[in-house]
Amino acid sequence: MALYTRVSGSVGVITLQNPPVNALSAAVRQGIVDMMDRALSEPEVKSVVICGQNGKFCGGADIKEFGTNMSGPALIPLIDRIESAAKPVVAAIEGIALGGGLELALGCHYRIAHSKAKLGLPEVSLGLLPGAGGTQRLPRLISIPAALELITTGRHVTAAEALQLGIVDKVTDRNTLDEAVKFALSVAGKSLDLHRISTNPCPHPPDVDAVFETAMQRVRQRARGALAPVACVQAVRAAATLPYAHGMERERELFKGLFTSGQARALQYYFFAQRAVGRWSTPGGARWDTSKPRPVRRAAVIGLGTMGRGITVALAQAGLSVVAVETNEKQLTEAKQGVSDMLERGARRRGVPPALDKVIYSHKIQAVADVDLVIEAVFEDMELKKAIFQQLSALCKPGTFLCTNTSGLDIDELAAQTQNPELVVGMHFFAPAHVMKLLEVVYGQKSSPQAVATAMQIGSKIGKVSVAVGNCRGFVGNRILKPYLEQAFFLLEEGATPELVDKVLEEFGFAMGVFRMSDLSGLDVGWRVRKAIGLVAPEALTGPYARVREGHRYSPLGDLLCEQVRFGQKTGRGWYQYDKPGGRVAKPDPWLHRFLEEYRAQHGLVARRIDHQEVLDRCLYALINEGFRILEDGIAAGPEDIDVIYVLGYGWPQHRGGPMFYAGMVGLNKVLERLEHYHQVHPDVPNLQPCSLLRKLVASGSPPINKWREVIKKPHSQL
Ligand SMILES: CCCCCCCCCCCCC[C@H](O)CC(=O)SCCNC(=O)CCNC(=O)[C@H](O)C(C)(C)COP(=O)(O)OP(=O)(O)OC[C@H]1O[C@@H](n2cnc3c(N)ncnc32)[C@H](O)[C@@H]1OP(=O)(O)O
Ligand SMILES: NC(=O)c1ccc[n+]([C@@H]2O[C@H](COP(=O)([O-])OP(=O)(O)OC[C@H]3O[C@@H](n4cnc5c(N)ncnc54)[C@H](O)[C@@H]3O)[C@@H](O)[C@H]2O)c1
Repeated sequence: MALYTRVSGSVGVITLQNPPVNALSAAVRQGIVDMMDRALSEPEVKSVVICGQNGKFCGGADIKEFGTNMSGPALIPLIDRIESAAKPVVAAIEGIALGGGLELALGCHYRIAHSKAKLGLPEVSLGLLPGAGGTQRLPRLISIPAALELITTGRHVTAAEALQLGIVDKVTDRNTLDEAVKFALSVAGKSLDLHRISTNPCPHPPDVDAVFETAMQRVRQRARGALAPVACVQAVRAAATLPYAHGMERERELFKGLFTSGQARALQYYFFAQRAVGRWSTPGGARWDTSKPRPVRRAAVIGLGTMGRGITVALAQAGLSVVAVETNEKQLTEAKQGVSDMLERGARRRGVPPALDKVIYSHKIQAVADVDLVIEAVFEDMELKKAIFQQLSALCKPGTFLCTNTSGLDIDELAAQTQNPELVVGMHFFAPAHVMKLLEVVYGQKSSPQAVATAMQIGSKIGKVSVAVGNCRGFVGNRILKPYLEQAFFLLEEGATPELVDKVLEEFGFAMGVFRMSDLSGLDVGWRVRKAIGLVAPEALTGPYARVREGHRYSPLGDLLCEQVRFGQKTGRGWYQYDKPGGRVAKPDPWLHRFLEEYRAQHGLVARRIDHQEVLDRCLYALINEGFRILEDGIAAGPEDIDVIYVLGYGWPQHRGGPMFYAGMVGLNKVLERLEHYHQVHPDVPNLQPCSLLRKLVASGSPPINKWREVIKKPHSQL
């Protein structure tokens, strides 16, 4: 819908109306067409202003329409009609002008933006390119290199930067509509020749070929296998080399290719999934819209190792006062320096003063007496954590929320150490905690709605995407990781190398293969957990039971490497070798290859040739199968939760939507059939046995992912 009013006698004002972001739905497009006709046909009207309702210009095409039979007027001729109008048209940009919204503004002859507005062409993050002339008009307006950068990254720019780049003509702090009307009055009757962007030539840098080559290399490196960034470069190249009309044809052709690709579907699914996880609920009745968080001004972090430091930085940067406690003096000294360095670097990047004074350090846990919320981040040791929770419960003022950053220990067991288990929740950060966007908020059986809501709110405050998950070993992310890692180990036993497995997973689009990732995060982390749960009995490392635990196949390969103090990057050796402890560049290690050969010989295993498809199938389908179990157990409320966790926390390629979406794309019956096949070949691997929810979904005709919840319909269950 669009509203038409006449202002100051001669300015026709068209207001886009489609809350919450005035997306260009069929009704809005129809409204613009009708209101433009009206403004152009009224002789009293000398100029036109287009603005958006509720302080937002326009969030672009209506993404919800993409999966439907799109009707209504097409956007491209609509924008062309505005540009070719004989009366000046001014875009009054408040809030946002994104995607099709900015393309609409680029069709106007002038653009005035409020100083707080954000502008951008973010289509690339939806697996698309700006398909309503954006790839052809923006380079003509702001130069090829600047347009390439904005279009291939999808970055939003501030009004100030937009002015500097030449995207807008004026920035105002006042009422944008009033300023735009004033401006429209001032330009009425003036020539529009220079203001029809499509009619201007595209300015060429002297080294235009090199510019495109570099841009292409950059996008290929950044987004392995993603189609949209590549198509964005190709479309801008068309602007540089073809007349406008032909450039538009090329833009359309490339857009069509992307629009019908699985990647665009995956990325659009992921866009809505990220928002869906914000509408969380728990079996205990906590809900995003009814559970009220309590304000947190002072927080404490216990344990200033890798995680505690990052968490301290994240909290302080968001303006919270932090009491940072570390009992080891040497660690405390190092942590003070480390946290200050991170705060300073972050502040330099963001152009703000560092929040150094927000952090108070102590080597005594008693310092937490006055805080509103504590996040414990000491070693992954249940007995140690239990002792700390007992202390916290006695020391903290009444009502203090007690949170743990455990990677997977039982939240209820920790809560049971306290006088008020309803105040206990898990806040599982990902390393580095001040950078990674994901936070798993783990509710226990007794966590109160307020405790969950408060942890979720802190997550948002520090810029995380928070996902509420149930309590089980490993929660969602690490629980799914286990069968994936296990298959990777089994593949090594059967003849693969870390290089082969990583290559296949990286070609699939993972930021890092499983072995490079475990070298980065440290092999000792999982080893400690396996030791704690009794999987790493030293006597079990040799003899016939070395590869069996609880009657099932087990690979001690990771344990054997740890016995050799090969913890990964931190020790300079792991699945790969590094030039020094802390080195980053993974190189194949002949020692490791010999070790694998000897290991196979020792256990009577005959290496076979393993093809790429088997690596992919076994790693991914084992992971996906566990995802279905998690859904069945009610640990995750829906497939979106698992997908968001996997993309944000574990490097799953965004353009494949997440593991559960991927399963739907591959076909649930195919996933089931492959799991059945591999389970038949490896009957001693329970993780390959298809889970009953997967069977149920296939039996229900493999419904689309947004209907899975109807099939699950099982109330959340706990451990
Ligand atoms: C054979 C095939 C031929 C193909 C022919 C097809 C022809 C089609 C021609 C099209 C031409 C191309 C046009 C254009 O180039 C394409 C686009 O414009 S794509 C869209 C680009 N825009 C965006 O990517 C913006 C996305 N939105 C955001 O980034 C944010 O939402 C925001 C606008 C910055 C606001 O952020 P917040 O304030 O944090 O709020 P939320 O994010 O929670 O959003 C609130 C609410 O709004 C929903 N929403 C947001 N944007 C859109 C949108 N563009 N369309 C629909 N809905 C949108 C969002 O989902 C939230 O709702 P909820 O999900 O919570 O219900
Ligand atoms: N490292 C990761 O990638 C990662 C990711 C997510 C979660 N976690 C979890 O976060 C927690 C911490 O992991 P980490 O990698 O930061 O460990 P770490 O070994 O780097 O740091 C732990 C710190 O806790 C300190 N500590 C021990 N006992 C203490 C006490 N009583 N009081 C105060 N400080 C004490 C230690 O001195 C050490 O500095 C663990 O539960 C781990 O499972 C780790």
